[in-house]
Amino acid sequence: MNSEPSSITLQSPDGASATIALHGGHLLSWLPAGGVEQLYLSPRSEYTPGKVIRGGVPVCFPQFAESGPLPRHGFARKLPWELVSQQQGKDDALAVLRLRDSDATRAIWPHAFELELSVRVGGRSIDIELACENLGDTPLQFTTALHTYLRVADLDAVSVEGLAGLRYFDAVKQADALQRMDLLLTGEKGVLDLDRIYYGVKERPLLVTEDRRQVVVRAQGFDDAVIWNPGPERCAQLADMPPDGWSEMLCVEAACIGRPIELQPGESWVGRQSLELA
Ligand SMILES: O=P(O)(O)OC[C@H]1O[C@H](O)[C@H](O)[C@@H](O)[C@@H]1O
Repeated sequence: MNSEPSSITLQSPDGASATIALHGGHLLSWLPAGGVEQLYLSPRSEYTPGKVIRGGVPVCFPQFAESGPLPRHGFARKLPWELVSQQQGKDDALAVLRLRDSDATRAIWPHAFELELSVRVGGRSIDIELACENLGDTPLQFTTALHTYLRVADLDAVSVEGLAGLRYFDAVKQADALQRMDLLLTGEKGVLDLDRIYYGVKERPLLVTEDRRQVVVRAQGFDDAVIWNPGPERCAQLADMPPDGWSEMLCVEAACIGRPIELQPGESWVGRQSLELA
């Protein structure tokens, strides 16, 4: 099976729209009012239950990457979510999706929880909000990310401002480093392999610029940011990516990794990533 998953489309009166798959609570598409597609979605993506969609905005929960004993990036992106509500406002459209613990999640992560993903689209921006409530009677801990794949026309012309002065973990070199300047992807073509966790980004806006297009990425509630591009060699090993797919995307992820979130019984956490086409 490789068909489109069951999905909903949000349509704002001003023409902005977003599509969300119930499989994974996964944002697949974002079109700002009067603009073109801003998210990368691999044409070779699989939409099979239990598999992950390559592109859009995967929800990594309750574990980022391989930072713990759970499957890579946790389980939320592989499970069916439930649509709670969908409505159109005067100048936006909003949907809320929910994922609760089940026998399958409790088998590998023994916690009662409720995750809510709210997506609001309108004008030139989209807000993606993830909330987690601990419904159990013991504390729970998680790491998480909104793993946003931005679409770019040519990665070679892209820069990311806002990271200078921050410490990061370079997952390719397996070493800590300091980001001295803005991140320029120019000239990296052919040798690129970028996988970095920037700590303590918090609410600093990140400006992703490609020629005259600029996307401003803002986060609240997420301490860290991940910048990922597999580059040509790693991309060639990804069965769900075309060989040159890496040159059309850049992941700019809002994440909580360095300091896992701990929730006492009844407590909640909320994190938001907002994207705005400047
Ligand atoms: O292939 P996936 O499981 O979707 O992971 C894709 C990527 O996600 C994050 O950005 C990690 O930092 C990378 O190390 C990982 O390769």
